[in-house]
Amino acid sequence: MKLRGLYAITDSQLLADGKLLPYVEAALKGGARLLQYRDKSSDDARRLREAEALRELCTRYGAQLIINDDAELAARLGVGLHLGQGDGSLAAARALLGRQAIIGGTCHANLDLAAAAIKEGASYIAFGRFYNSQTKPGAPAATLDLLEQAKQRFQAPIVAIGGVTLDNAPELIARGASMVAVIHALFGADSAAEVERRARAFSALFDTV
Ligand SMILES: Cc1ncc(COP(=O)(O)OP(=O)(O)O)c(N)n1
Ligand SMILES: Cc1nc(C(=O)O)sc1CCOP(=O)(O)O
Ligand SMILES: [Mg+2]
Repeated sequence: MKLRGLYAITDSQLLADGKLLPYVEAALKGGARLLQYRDKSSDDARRLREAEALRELCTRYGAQLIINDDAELAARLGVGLHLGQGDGSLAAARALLGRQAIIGGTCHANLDLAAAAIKEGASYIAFGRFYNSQTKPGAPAATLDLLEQAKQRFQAPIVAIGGVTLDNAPELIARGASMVAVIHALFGADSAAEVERRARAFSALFDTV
């Protein structure tokens, strides 16, 4: 699968009160290619149930499910994984999940971390945060120049994350992002119809830029 387009990431607060499945389905209808299940709770039974439901939705829409932080859950479901710097070894995750799995690594604003992630078998490298993020305000800042340098240095797909909106996504794509990872500007919406509209608009940026 070509890693290009909208990368939607779930948020437990924004998608509470029964919104998880309808809002995710709307994002997938709108063209999201990757969906990350990001749930920081320790309710394993609910996490498994929700991840299974998301996997089934992703299959229906030809998208790929990525689990945040939890290699065991990804292995159990046979789906992809995203690991941050403190979340365990990418090489071990690659050995666990196999060659086909999509595995991403957080590289903050550091090209050396990206080189190491690729060496360990990452399918994509993620840089951020590029703008003010309501979801993760304390994340270290990355710049458009760094993005351009990463594009020149690496062939691996580049994911840009952190405060991404419909207004700033075009410059990220123009400077080298193959995917934009979005939480608030996608799921901070009043209705599933609005999520779908936003997802379509994000996806369309990849046709034109
Ligand atoms: C696509 C993508 N990029 C970066 C992150 C951040 O991962 P991490 O640094 O491990 O932080 P948490 O998301 O676990 O809080 C991500 N999840 N996805
Ligand atoms: C989960 C996460 N990681 C980041 C990083 O920079 O590594 S920024 C971020 C939050 C992204 O959410 P929003 O689109 O609402 O800003
Ligand atoms: Mg993490």
